[in-house]
Amino acid sequence: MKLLVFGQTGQVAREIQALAGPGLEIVALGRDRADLGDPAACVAHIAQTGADAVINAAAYTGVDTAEDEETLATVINGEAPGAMAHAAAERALPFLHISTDYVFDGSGTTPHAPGDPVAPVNAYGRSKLAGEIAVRATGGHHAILRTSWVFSAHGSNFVKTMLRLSESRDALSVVEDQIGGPTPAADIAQTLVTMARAMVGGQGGGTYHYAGSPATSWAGFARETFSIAGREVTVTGIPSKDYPTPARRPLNSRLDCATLETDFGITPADWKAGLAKVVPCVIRELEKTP
Ligand SMILES: NC(=O)C1=CN([C@@H]2O[C@H](COP(=O)(O)OP(=O)(O)OC[C@H]3O[C@@H](n4cnc5c(N)ncnc54)[C@H](OP(=O)(O)O)[C@@H]3O)[C@@H](O)[C@H]2O)C=CC1
Ligand SMILES: Cc1cn([C@H]2C[C@H](O)[C@@H](COP(=O)(O)OP(=O)(O)O[C@H]3O[C@@H](C)C(=O)[C@@H](O)[C@H]3O)O2)c(=O)[nH]c1=O
Ligand SMILES: [Mg+2]
Repeated sequence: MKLLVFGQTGQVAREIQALAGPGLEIVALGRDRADLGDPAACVAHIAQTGADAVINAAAYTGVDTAEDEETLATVINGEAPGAMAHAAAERALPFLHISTDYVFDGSGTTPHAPGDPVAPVNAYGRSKLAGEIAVRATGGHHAILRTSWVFSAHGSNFVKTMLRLSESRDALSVVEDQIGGPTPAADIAQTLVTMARAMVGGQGGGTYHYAGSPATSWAGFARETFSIAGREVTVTGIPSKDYPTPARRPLNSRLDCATLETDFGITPADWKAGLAKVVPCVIRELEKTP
């Protein structure tokens, strides 16, 4: 199988490229070749590709900066995926797109199913919802995979932020009332490739959820990070109102992943196992960058 991937440097894009090998060819396009701010440029790549399926792993992911750049975020996260999905549909290529828990308003305490009502509470969430709607509207063979709280050895993520802060602090206040599933980028990459294979074979399609298990809070995620790192950092759990940010975040980010198992046989993995692999890599990377 040959996959055309938008995104090269991002957490998930890097992990998809790491899966390349016998039976799996990956062509990953970075911003230099395909700028999602220019949807027509992305379409041109799909029109010419010899790939069997297309994955969009690029996005505007700055949750707080999106509050001031919603127009740009909406082009990148909304228009560009829509244009890609349209081009893929015209060539009858399966199109796989990644979305987020932040399309939900975060009410309730039970996991959100894929069909539950969406109502984003911030600009990033609205821009990602625009992408979902545009991809679905093409009517092509597509999958939208919503995930949450992504971490990996590379790129910026919460694990790296916590480990960097712990270099100069032995106590941190971290929100404890936002609950979700931390998800290793490597597991998302594997999931997407499995889905792509099935879709190339004519199976599956629609909106799915995939998040690490079990659900925790950001404070719980931070504590597990420091425990694995062997660092004694006191994490004090605080309510969201005590950690003001430009963008509001949903409180309930739990995702119900059952239909992914039904359609593709994929079950959510324990994020702590993924974290144990990632933490030493992040520590090494931080040691290299003063
Ligand atoms: N990070 C998270 O916690 C979560 C992410 N998601 C979704 O998962 C997907 C992958 O996210 P993740 O791997 O974490 O992303 P990252 O933030 O790690 O990387 C974003 C990627 O998008 C690229 N990109 C941004 N703007 C453009 C542009 N205008 N043109 C081309 N490329 C661009 C970046 O390239 P460059 O290096 O050049 O900037 C980078 O490769 C996204 O759809 C995201 O919305 C969903 C839930 C949680
Ligand atoms: C650094 C820090 C953050 N926080 C809080 C702020 C916030 O509520 C929470 C997480 O902060 P972050 O900025 O890392 O997370 P954020 O950028 O909101 O992460 C989101 O990214 C997008 C792309 C997604 O799609 C989501 O699934 C989610 O992963 O932790 C603290 O409470 N204390 C701290 O010291
Ligand atoms: Mg962030």
